Amino acid sequence: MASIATAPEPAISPGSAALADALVPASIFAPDRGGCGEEDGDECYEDGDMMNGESVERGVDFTSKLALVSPNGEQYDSLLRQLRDRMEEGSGETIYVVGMGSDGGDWGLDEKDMEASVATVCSMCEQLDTDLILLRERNESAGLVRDYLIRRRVGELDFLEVRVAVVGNVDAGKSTLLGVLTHGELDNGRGFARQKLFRHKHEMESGRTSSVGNDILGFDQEGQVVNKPDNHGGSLDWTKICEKSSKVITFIDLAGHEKYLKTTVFGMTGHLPDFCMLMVGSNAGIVGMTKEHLGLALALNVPVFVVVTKIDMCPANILQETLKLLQRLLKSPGCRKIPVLVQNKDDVIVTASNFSSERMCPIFQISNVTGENMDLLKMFLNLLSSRTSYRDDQPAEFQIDDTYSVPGVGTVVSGTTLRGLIRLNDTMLLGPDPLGSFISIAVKSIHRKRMPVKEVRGGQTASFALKKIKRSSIRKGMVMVSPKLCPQATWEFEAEILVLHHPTTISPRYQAMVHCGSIRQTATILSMNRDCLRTGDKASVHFRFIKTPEYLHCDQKLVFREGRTKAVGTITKLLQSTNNLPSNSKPPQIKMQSTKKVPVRKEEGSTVASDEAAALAPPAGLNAAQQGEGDEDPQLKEGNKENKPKSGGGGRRRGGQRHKGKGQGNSTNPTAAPSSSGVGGC
Ligand SMILES: Nc1nc2c(ncn2[C@@H]2O[C@H](COP(=O)(O)OP(=O)(O)OP(=O)(O)O)[C@@H](O)[C@H]2O)c(=O)[nH]1
Repeated sequence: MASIATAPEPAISPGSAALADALVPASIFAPDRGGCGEEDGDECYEDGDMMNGESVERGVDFTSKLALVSPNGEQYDSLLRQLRDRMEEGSGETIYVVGMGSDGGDWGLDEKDMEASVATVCSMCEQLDTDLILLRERNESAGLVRDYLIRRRVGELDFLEVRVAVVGNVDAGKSTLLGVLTHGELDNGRGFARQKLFRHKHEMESGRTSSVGNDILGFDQEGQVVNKPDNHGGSLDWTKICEKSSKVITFIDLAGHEKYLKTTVFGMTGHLPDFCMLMVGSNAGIVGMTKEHLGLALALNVPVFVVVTKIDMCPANILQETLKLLQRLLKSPGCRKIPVLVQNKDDVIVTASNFSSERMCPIFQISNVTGENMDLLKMFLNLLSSRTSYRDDQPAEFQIDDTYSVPGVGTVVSGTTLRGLIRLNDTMLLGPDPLGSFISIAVKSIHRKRMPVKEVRGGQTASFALKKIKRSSIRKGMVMVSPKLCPQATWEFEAEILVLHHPTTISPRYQAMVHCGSIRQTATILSMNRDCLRTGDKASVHFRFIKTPEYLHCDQKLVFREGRTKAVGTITKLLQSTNNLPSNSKPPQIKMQSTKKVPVRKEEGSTVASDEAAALAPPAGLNAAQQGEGDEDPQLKEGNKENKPKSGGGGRRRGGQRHKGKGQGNSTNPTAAPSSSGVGGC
């Protein structure tokens, strides 16, 4: 049978004290022979009893190991449909097992049946334009079982993309590991490898990562790393890496120090990581920000894997202690993870196949100095598939997480395509501006990882050069969306939140920073369904942004934080507000400006110009004062670096803490504007 490796939830035997108390071996995640471990109190996966989500469809018994041996036309079509679905689910790839059934029979095929099954799989792969890559072959009781990676064939200008956020306490070895992975040279234990990544002078001196950085690691079709730093400066040519890669891992290197937590939160929410790599120094153990970062990943539902570093210099008893504490933390009621120690290639395949279940937490033990187990980590990274599906038929949405002014090119925005397809020369709506308006904008050029491309789709990060727009008119948190979406900006919203930590109590008028996607803005609590909130409390809370309205969706995750106060939640309702003034009551003084000079004529009290400028018209109902065009909004001041060359499409982007506007981050400012609101669509 061809089973796609969606294994049943593992059963940790309650009777086995040793196993219950130890790290779970990866083999426990190997597909079960029909059972799903319910007797042990563990839940099944939804499709756990069927291995591949559908047991019998039109005469194909997918649970039989013989399903692929000689399917008739109808059965073949069903198998093809099933494979196509799995490929879509895995954003262009899946791990496919041949010779293993979930019908209780012995695993393995004789050589003839294996040959016939593989011929069927090959034929399906041709139909779907995918490559078939053998990962491993093993002998089971009844014969051969093979695991294949099936991956969408990509041209020179395309590659699969997976984003991995790298978190962990200071000195856990985050930058060092990224240096080792992306530059292919081991560390010396004294900061050699990380030097290749640092761009900021103060980081070079202190050895500390201060803000969000990006590094890429490319894999070719065979799973080999393609990164080749140049011999002189040691820099990486991203275009070459992307051209040679069938998969590119983008590491979002986040700061370990507490003082950069704001940037770390932004990296986790704004850069939409598919996975989170939590780094732990084996000698230091679970210290500092480790729990904080793990909690953040859990709150945002980002699957976590752990990399324990420095095993070359750690005494065995300390390493065991760290692993013990780690598994205790992961299994604790707040985490509910199943820690799995990855020790060999088989473990990698089993954990990678089951990782998207979110409950499993693979643990690697590596050394950046000796390179021990680095091959396992690389293999695992190559097998991870993006969690964002790329449905081209949906209207496009792109969230902006940074802006640049590139000499000779103009304004460039970078960010993540949330869904849909964006093509060169497409017209999109960019916004919202402080008045909640969106303007039409044409996409002049598109880059993926510094490589010019003609289109990008959901799940892919990209930079767009935009026509006729000043950089100062664009801020992080804005979006570019298909005009089909008729986007609306929102001042107020309701969210279900959980307070993870607060030293006293939170009550209405409390203000803190809301992180939601790439939005980062202070919001005020206008009301809530409890008098006050303490650590551990849950509530439905009505928020209002203090500066500008934002483009939001229901079900979006958010983090609400101020200092060590933290709450996480989900947006449940978008509310319409008749008050369109920021909380500091100063009228918003800037509208999005096209750089094109257009004749301006007054029309019924609003400032409307040409077709393009018409999109700048403020929404009906605003008074003349609100429509005034004057000085720049202080929040947009960052954009004043117009024409200053910045390491634009290249290098690590270091945002740091530049956004702190005057009115932000003040926990006791009771200046929430009174509002009257109604429920908007969700
Ligand atoms: N012996 C040994 N040293 C390591 C290993 N990994 C990292 N180091 C050393 O540990 C120190 C800290 O590593 P970094 O990579 O800067 O740590 P970081 O987690 O990026 O720290 P921040 O950027 O401040 O968050 C450096 O001196 C590295 O050379 C390892 O596996 N073995």
